[in-house]
Amino acid sequence: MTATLRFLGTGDAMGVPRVYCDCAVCTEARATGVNRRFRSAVLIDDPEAGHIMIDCGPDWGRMMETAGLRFAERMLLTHGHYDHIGGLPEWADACRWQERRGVAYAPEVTIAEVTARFPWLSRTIEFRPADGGFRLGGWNVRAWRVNHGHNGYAHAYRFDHAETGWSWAYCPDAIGLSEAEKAPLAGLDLLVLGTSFWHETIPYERRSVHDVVEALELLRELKPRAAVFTHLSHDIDLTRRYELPESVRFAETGLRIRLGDG
Ligand SMILES: O=c1ccn([C@@H]2O[C@H](COP(=O)(O)O)[C@@H](O)[C@H]2O)c(=O)[nH]1
Repeated sequence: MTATLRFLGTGDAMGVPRVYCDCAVCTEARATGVNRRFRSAVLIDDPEAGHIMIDCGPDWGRMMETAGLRFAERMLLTHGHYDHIGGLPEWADACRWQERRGVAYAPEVTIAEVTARFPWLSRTIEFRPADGGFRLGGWNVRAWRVNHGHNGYAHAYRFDHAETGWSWAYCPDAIGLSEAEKAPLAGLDLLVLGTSFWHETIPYERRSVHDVVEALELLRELKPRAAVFTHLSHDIDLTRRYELPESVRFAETGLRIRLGDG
């Protein structure tokens, strides 16, 4: 059986709709919901490793309800920013009420940030350093630091299947990657990349995530076999048809991708 990647949340740091905003995308998100987006998170459903979520933003509870999920045993964290970890206390409470222990993998620096911010989490969640790489079922997993522009740094994860050789990566929050940061993104079957806006016009020094224009340029360089753009702001309107290469698409809530096809 093949593992599946499910997009539980596909939004940027504010989600869609933005609470203060009456633009057409936010209005559509409120009315019909094509553009309604929780903060970005994915679920790996692997025949050997079980359910593993990547990132745990403040929409965690509603995301789980929407997806019809009752529990997540394991979590991978990309960085310690609110939109990626704000749901950890709720997950920890769910662990506590069920008398189960959650396991969260993260780079040591992220573990330190998270446990400083939420010191009680270690009672119910076991934090495991991801720095040296680790194994999840058949996947060899590595994490590395990526530039996050104005907001410092984040991490990306690469997964290589030991038997099939199939490889994919999750890099939701990055911009202006250096050559060394790009290197682990080479030769992928699938790249999931954060792109908040189509073309973000605020000064570069204030930006923290690739826009679609930059991401398409990066794809021309990295040449993954397929790519999915996530971490989408209210600038992206999924009721529209965008001109994207055939192998590239925007993520939508509930999208499932088989990790091993093709
Ligand atoms: O030190 C920080 C800086 C920012 N945050 C939160 O992270 C996101 C930033 O959004 P991006 O657009 O993905 O860069 C936002 O929710 C900030 O509140 C943080 O937690 N810590």
